[in-house]
Amino acid sequence: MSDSLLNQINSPADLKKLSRAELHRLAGELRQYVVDSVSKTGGHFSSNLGTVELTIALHTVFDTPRDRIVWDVGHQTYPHKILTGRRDRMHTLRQFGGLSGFPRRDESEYDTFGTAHSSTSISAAHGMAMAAKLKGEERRAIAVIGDGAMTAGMAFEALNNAGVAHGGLMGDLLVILNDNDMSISPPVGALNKYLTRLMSGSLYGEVREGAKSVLKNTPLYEFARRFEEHTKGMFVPGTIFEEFGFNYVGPIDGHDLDALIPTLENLKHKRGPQFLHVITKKGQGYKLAEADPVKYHGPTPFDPLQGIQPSTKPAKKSFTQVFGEWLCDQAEADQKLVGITPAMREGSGMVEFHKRFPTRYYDVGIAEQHAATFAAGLACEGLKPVLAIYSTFLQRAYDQLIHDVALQNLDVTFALDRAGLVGADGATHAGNYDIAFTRCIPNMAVLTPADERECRQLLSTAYQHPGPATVRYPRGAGCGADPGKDLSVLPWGTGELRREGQGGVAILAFGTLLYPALQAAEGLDATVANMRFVKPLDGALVERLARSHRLLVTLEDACVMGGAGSAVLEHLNAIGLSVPVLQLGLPDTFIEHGDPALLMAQCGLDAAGIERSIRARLGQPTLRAVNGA
Ligand SMILES: Cc1ncc(C[n+]2csc(CCOP(=O)(O)OP(=O)(O)O)c2C)c(N)n1
Ligand SMILES: CC(=O)[C@@H](O)[C@H](O)COP(=O)(O)O
Ligand SMILES: [Mg+2]
Repeated sequence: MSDSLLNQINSPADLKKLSRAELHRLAGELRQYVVDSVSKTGGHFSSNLGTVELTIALHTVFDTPRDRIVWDVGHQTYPHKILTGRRDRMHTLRQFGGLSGFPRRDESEYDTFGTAHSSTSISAAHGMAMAAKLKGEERRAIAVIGDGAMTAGMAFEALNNAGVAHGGLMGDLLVILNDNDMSISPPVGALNKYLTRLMSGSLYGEVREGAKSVLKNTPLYEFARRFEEHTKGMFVPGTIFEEFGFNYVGPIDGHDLDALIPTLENLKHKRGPQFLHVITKKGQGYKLAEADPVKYHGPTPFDPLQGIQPSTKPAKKSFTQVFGEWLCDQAEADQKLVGITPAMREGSGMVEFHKRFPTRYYDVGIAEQHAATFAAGLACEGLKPVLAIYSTFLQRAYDQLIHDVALQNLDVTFALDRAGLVGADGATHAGNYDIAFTRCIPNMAVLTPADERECRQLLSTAYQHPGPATVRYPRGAGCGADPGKDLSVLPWGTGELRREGQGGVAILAFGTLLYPALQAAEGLDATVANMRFVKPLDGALVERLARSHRLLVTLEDACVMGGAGSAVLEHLNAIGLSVPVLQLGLPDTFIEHGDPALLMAQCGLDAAGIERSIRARLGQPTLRAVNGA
């Protein structure tokens, strides 16, 4: 399109040449571009529709990348990517070798801080602002944080630190609260209630209307000054953010460039910690997403004219669904069960549980640390908490896992979803470390189901075990094993032999890689054990296999370092058995985003790769080489 404004924007410098009327037009084009590209690639949708105007305003007013914008989570940065020279690569978003779905320092100089786990922006921007002071550089740091991300303790730790002077210095930090009254699901907690009170009432609406008419006749700078005084003085006399030492401005309409630009111009000239509260709508401009921002939070590709349609193909049940059904059945059977999620109701499969057991359901907000210690408190009183949490987000609660749960041997079941590689979200969301970081904790049991049926059985087993236990399972579906409906348990700490081979090799599989292992075993005539437990490890089975095979191969969809294979080696060492062990798992590197099957194959963790590695270890040619392929 020759008259497209968006096509002329190759960096923020181009924005600065546009008139206000052109910026308005650009916002429409940018929004349409987001709809067109994300509906093709899939990705975070509704949050990005909500940040179109804010992104334009920020890059128009501030001198980026010299002024640092730190986006919290970063799932709302597609407009930012499009305006900072990456428009033509949006079709590669979240695909192997393509643009990341989150900000990355190695992707663009405009991505000042790598994110994807929430609530880090204020800390990072505060660090940047203080660094500017210490280095004598004149620039601003801006943290853009959502109302959901604002619920995390880390955000308040940062406010607490940033709102006071250090060594006589205060950073020129601007925190922008992008308040759309939504997390992934509807927001929870007292902070949300407070923010709702801040923005409620007719006065906010009057400001929006008033702003537009005043602006027509007032020089921009003067307008911004008056606007700020107006909002501060009349509507929000003493906000919590002011108590933290910030100069609070707002709330203002985050879709109104005529309010955003002069307000930011004004704030740009202010020193010290500033706080701007903007109100936006998740899904803004795409009616279906406005009506159902949850459904449109992170969709797979869809037809933008039709919206997301129900799938016509019969889908395999995901591990998440297996967990959700088990949770309801177990809760039906045991009144003591309490289900907890740190802001991941949909992703963790707890929608039905919430509906059926509202008083035993807790969404604690983005607060993984609190979730773990809250579970510990419940367990102290004899209740049976089940904390559903993505493996990657449990990293946030490591001290709580040790100090509050395991040290007191409290009966908490951790349902660890998204274990192993997750695909499009990439390295930030990969659950590669949980085996290594949980198995070293005394009292903690670590269970690795191989398929959907075993997932249900091991959830019951962990739940009945009177102590802390994690059950880890991957994103998506497994081999399709019917999970059944019973709540039976498996014998504690025991694996099973799934194939007895004569090839002298025994594969000890932990988790869903059992199935590619069984395939690989065919060509090698290998023995295959489904180990089920990393801890307690089935030492007797390990010993038996070690005594009867010339090579043991451990296999896990988790980091090799410190993982299940290491547990096997430690056991062999402890009993004084020396046998060659090949440890297969994820390498000591961060794995990029991309199709999970492709990534697993690249790591040598598909059936062909497993067979190849074993043959290489045995000094045998691979079939490929034999066939001359
Ligand atoms: C530590 C952590 N926990 C959970 C998540 C998952 N998560 C990603 S976005 C999001 C909601 C964030 O809400 P908000 O900041 O208000 O942004 P919005 O989606 O409304 O634009 C959650 C819970 C995460 N990224 N990081
Ligand atoms: C940004 C974020 O953390 C979530 O939106 C995440 O992308 C969800 O991942 P799943 O699609 O695996 O639930
Ligand atoms: Mg929000």
